[in-house]
Amino acid sequence: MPHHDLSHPRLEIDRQRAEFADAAVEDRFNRHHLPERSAQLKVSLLFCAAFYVAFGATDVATLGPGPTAWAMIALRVLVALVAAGGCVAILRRPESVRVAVLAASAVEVVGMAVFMVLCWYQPAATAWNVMSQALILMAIYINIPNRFVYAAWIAAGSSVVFCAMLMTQGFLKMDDMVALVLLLILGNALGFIGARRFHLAQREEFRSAILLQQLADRDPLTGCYNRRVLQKGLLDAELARARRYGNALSVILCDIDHFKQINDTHGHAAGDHVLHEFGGLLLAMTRETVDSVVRYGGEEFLMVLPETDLEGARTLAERIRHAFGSTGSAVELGRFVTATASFGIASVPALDPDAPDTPSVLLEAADEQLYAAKRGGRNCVRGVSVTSDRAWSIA
Ligand SMILES: Nc1nc2c(ncn2[C@@H]2O[C@H](COP(=O)(O)OP(=O)(O)OP(=O)(O)O)[C@@H](O)[C@H]2O)c(=O)[nH]1
Repeated sequence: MPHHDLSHPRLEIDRQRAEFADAAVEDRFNRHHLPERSAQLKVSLLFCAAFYVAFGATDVATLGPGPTAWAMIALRVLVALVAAGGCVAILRRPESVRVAVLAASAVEVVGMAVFMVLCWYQPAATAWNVMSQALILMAIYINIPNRFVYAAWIAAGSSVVFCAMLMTQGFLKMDDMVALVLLLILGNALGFIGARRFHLAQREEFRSAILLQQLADRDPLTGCYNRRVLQKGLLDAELARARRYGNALSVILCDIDHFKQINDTHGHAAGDHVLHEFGGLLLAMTRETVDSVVRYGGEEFLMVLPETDLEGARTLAERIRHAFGSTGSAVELGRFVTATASFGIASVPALDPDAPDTPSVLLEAADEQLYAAKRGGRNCVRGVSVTSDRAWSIA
């Protein structure tokens, strides 16, 4: 669980598109909802297929059995086939948001195109067809899960084509035409408002869940993760990943030196400020979306650095040590406190067949190194390479 992911400004919702403004967040939202959305989509597609074919009975009733009616039924079967094809595609690629969107859009576009042809050949049933169009509009906006913008374009676009077609046919009187246009505008407006409200509400709920999770996972003073994240298996997961792909993995335990003295000399608030600055420095100097920084204890922090060997971790620790020791923290106007920190590193080398399989081995080794750094005079870095049954210090 790398740090910085999904910080507040990225959770902005683009209210016009009814989607998250950040494509990565929208993608995460879609992936989260995909199983439920695909299940709903499959039911909607089968529902469309069944109703399109069932309404073939009206073609035969209106046109009488004959080649035109059979051609109409063939077109209805085409819609059913597109819907069934969509279901098969979703079953074969259940992890793909794109396939779900394509399946929904395809059945909406083909369904609407076929509906226009059916209406063109059955001018006598225009009143019924207008009612059907209004119901299909609702299905597009509300029942068939799709991107809101796509649904809106398909519904509004097909309504315009439908009106243009009826005007070209010229079977409707002016008063019926006005009623028809108003009915379709009403259908689109109701569908648009309802669908937009639903899409926005779903995203607001998702945003609240993420913000709540951030509150639960982060330490409010420093913005770093709290120990709950470790308990949830952060290090176990990174270690398993390193072992699976043969990658290096390092952890750095670091601790502010003589922190008690800072509290005692400058007060608890000044101590808090130094902690805040130190946590911010660790977050700023590690890789966004790759590394994780955890407040491990009072003034002790743990950095988890995937794909980083001992040398890389040592370079980073030295850089942080230097940056922290050379800049003071402004604890109040004009008053600076300078502090140093000590660092203990434990690393699993790349392609190590003896890599430990439990995080406790890494954490104990890093703790020993931190202790060695404190004993060695503080403001320094100590590190070790760790395998399952042995550890040797090289730094
Ligand atoms: N201001 C502040 N102090 C804290 C916080 N959490 C822990 N502390 C204090 O941090 C101090 C840690 O002191 P020690 O464990 O003795 O370590 P140290 O003084 O840093 O000495 P060395 O680690 O050996 O260099 C304690 O006095 C804690 O009360 C906090 O959130 N804010």
